[in-house]
Amino acid sequence: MARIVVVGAGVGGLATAARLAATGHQVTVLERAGTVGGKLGRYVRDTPAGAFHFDTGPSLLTLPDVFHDLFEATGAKLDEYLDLAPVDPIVRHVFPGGGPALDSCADPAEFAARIGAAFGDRAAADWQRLWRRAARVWQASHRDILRRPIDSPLDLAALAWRLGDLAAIGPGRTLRGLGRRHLSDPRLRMLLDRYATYTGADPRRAPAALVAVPYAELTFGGWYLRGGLGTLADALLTRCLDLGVVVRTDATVTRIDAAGGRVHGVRLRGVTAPIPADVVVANVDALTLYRDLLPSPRRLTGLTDRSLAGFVLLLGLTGDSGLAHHNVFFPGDYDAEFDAVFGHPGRGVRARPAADPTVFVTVADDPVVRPAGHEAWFVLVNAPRHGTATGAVDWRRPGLAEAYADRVLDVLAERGVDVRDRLVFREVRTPADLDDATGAPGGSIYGTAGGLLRPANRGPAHGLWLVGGSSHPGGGLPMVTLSAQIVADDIGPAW
Ligand SMILES: Cc1cc2nc3c(=O)[nH]c(=O)nc-3n(C[C@H](O)[C@H](O)[C@H](O)COP(=O)(O)OP(=O)(O)OC[C@H]3O[C@@H](n4cnc5c(N)ncnc54)[C@H](O)[C@@H]3O)c2cc1C
Repeated sequence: MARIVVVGAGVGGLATAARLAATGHQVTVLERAGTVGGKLGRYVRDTPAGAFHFDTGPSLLTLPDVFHDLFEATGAKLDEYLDLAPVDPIVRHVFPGGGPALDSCADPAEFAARIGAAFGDRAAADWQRLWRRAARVWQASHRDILRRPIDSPLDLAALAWRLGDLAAIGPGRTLRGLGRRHLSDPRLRMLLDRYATYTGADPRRAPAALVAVPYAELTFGGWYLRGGLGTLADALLTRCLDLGVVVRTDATVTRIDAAGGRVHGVRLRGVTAPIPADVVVANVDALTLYRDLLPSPRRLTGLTDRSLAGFVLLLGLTGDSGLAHHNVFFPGDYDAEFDAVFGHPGRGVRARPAADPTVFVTVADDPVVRPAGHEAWFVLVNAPRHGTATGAVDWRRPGLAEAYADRVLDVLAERGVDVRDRLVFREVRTPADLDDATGAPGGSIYGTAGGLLRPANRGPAHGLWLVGGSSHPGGGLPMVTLSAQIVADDIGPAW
């Protein structure tokens, strides 16, 4: 039995803690915030009409088996803790120019039929061809990448002989390139491009292998947790506590002691005595770990290509808008949005909030989250990260957040959904707010942007691991939960 400290109570940290405690380790979780869940945040607003409950982060859960596996590995059943509900359509896509919307679903034949009905037979046939390729990429990545540690380019290279399926899509090709090659309809290209943002990347730079992301979503479905996705954080906390994990909130780790190349423990802000540990699992962003928490900061170069961030509006509305659960309103010029959000630091072109962004709106049809006769909207727009660098925006500049919130509501109105006269209240969350709340540097949602090779789970000292969205295999709830599985398996019961 080892003494294990997990730094951070995001989904990755809690899932690792529960798995390790279930194998007999003595586990302590240290979380800087006052609550657990990290980016899986929540916000409640009381009004005279009643309370509105919002998820401030994730709104779509995919790969439910990953979560069933997690609960089972800790000796429990997910259904005893969470109320999973399928979402259909998974996403309603509304394209520029006023043509038909396209509803995605978890039945590939039905989705192809919907594409055919909306955009014609050729578009449907294109999609089905792409789909066959996507299936091979998904199988290869699921088998060889998502469930095992990948520590270096050499590990990826060693897999190359098994990754014929990945090679089949063309090494070095981007997601954009894949769409150009296979999809003749510009609307389907947009739909495919958007999946790059699930890893915080620009589709013009993201690897084509990310076609596995829509494959997983549109094969295994999109899911909601009744009561809000935040109930996952409650469930993981309960599971941890039941297994004897000690969870301390308002506990900021300022340093990981790793003299002599092995971990000895951690230091807490405001506490002189170190907390001893045989193993430390860092659920903080990899950049934070390497820059701030280790005695000799290093390996920053690969960590500075940051993912995009999000600008969030939480809206309390009267009435019923008739929207689907998840809705995407695409802009006329998708590339202009990515140009704005990432800027071109190499050419000195600053990032800026996109004037005409894609707008993602979630409206859960769940009486628990809003008063009768009202709606609780979560609105998400891709945004530059917070900071003063060329590729960032100073989101604390007076007036900027409110002005951009106005702009986003105007954009929605221009796209046919005007809610400005139905507002009970609006709450704005910028990338700077996410940085404050979760310690994600600049509010980047996914750590580094995009690539297949992310910071390794094994850290630079004996007994140190990284878990969560900024490390292997990547961001998003199922990926960080797989990250926890990789780390817990790697540590093993016998440490
Ligand atoms: C707006 C938004 C929308 C999203 N939408 C989706 C979606 O629809 N579907 C989906 O699957 N995913 C979505 N995601 C991504 C998903 O939320 C994340 O990938 C996931 O929650 C990250 O989990 P994590 O384990 O990496 O930890 P994090 O959530 O990053 O948590 C890390 C924890 O470490 C703590 N910490 C940091 N520094 C310290 C320190 N020094 N000491 C102690 N504790 C520390 C933080 O406070 C935090 O609680 C979204 C995220 C955001 C922000």
